[in-house]
Amino acid sequence: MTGPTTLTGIGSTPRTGVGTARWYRGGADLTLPDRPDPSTVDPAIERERFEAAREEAREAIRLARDRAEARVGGEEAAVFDAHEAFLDDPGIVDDVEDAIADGTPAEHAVRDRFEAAIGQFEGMDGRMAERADDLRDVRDRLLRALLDAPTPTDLSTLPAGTVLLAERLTPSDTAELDPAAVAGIATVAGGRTSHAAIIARSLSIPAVVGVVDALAEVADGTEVLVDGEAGEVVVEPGEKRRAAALRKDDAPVVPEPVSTADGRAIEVAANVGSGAEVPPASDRGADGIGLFRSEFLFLDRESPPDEEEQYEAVVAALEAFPDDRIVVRTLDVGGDKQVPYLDLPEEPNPFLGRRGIRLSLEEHADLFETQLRALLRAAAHGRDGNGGGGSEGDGASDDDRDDRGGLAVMFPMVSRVEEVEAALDRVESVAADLAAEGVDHAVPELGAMVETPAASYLADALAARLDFLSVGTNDLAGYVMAADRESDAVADYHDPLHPAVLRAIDRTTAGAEGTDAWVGMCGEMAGDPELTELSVGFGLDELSMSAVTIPAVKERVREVDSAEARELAEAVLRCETRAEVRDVLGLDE
Ligand SMILES: C=C(OP(=O)(O)O)C(=O)O
Repeated sequence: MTGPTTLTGIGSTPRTGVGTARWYRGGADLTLPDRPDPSTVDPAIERERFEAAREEAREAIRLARDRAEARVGGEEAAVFDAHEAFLDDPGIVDDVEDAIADGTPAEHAVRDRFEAAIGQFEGMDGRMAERADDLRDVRDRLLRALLDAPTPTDLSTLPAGTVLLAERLTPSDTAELDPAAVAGIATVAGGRTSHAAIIARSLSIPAVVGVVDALAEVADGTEVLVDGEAGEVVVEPGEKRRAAALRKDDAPVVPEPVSTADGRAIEVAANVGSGAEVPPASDRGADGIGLFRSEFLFLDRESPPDEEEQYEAVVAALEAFPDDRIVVRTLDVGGDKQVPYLDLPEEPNPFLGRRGIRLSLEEHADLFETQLRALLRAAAHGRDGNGGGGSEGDGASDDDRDDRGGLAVMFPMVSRVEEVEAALDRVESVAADLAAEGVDHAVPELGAMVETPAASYLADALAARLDFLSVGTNDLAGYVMAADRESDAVADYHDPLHPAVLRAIDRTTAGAEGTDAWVGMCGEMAGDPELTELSVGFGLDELSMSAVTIPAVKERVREVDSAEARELAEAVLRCETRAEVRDVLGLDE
């Protein structure tokens, strides 16, 4: 195959790597000798051979477990406990021993029994089907011991810059890999939730699985790019694609929360626009979800989702981030987001019309109530069932890092204090209804998006009533600069680095100062590592962005000194033109 050629699969570890292809064919040949006549087989000897093979496999599994635990942690390494359990599973051991008693050599008895179990798992759906890989792994260990076959290629010593190609990888194979040497993995078989894929993610090795399309034709030695975000394998990618892919992916994933060099904690969270984006966000080291755009549940369908569907989607996100905060934005439609079945009013200028909280409080109060019921029920799943603070809607929040888990709910397009008060009343009345019905619920942290100049001017009043504010720079830049974010003709105006927008951001954090409310930013500006120091300088507590930029932003947060960051923010706030801002920040025009 000569490139560039793009093969598609399932993105598994959402990182990108480039290197030299090397096929892994699964190690030693495990072809069995022909099955002998049963009368020539001594069951006592075969039983002993089987026992010895089990012990050898057990030792190897424990070794693999220890190695995996040292590299990827106990949770992922626990798959090897399951492997060891297969060695003692009476449903397998008894059947193998019965076959041996009937004159079957140990290796044939093992293969037959495992093939049957693998076939059963393969016949199931999704994750259960992926457990077949675990059985293959254990089977191969037993067969290697019985056939005295050499251990497979030592995957722990692959040369740096290897892109490993394989029909499939077992969890044991994957746990061997050295993430410093392996630039990527692409397999023909496998799913995102197979244990091999989970271990690859824990090792942060870029990976694409399920590349059924022509991967076999990629020759050893070819340059290959693995884009685990897009789910693509690019053969001979060329300089341009390679440079672009690596630029967005040269920071290591930092799974734990980060602080500035002088110790100021900054949460780095993810923006998600669909349930499918939640697991990759966690893989990129997100400290929770800072913007869960709930409108995705309402788009591309003919009627709104019911309470149960919304509840389940939010609980799934909470479960993916058990220790972190999930900020769900209530329905933000209108403007550029049209939903045909809602019959939104026709307006000459929808961006300045009935949008976000305006619709929720009036035309679609029914939808708002259903959404709040789902959210308050889901909040009972947050840590201690109270969303980590503000359980009585009293505006109080505890920004102690150890207490930041649970659900938070924010209202979009706020421009008046009265809207916040009305929304808080609705929350209170939904909580009272749920209590009267005896339904388990809790009041989450409550906040507002700051995306209108009005909200920025009123930040002190909003912060006094709420647990948090989150600056939406995409809309804020549009409204401050009177420039449609969708229009190329005014793209130059729609710039978060315009001094007017920056002053609106600063006014927001300054307004919240002295209250208990924390302030985050969830517009695109938050995800630009070149602007991280400035964001810290504005006093933001949380930055939420597309998952792909989380590692780079976390890396940058750790380098920033907050006093210097404040000086930078002050210098920027003295600027009068966008060119001056760029100059102070050392950015090209
Ligand atoms: C994050 C924002 O919201 P949206 O979903 O409209 O981009 C924003 O406006 O900055």
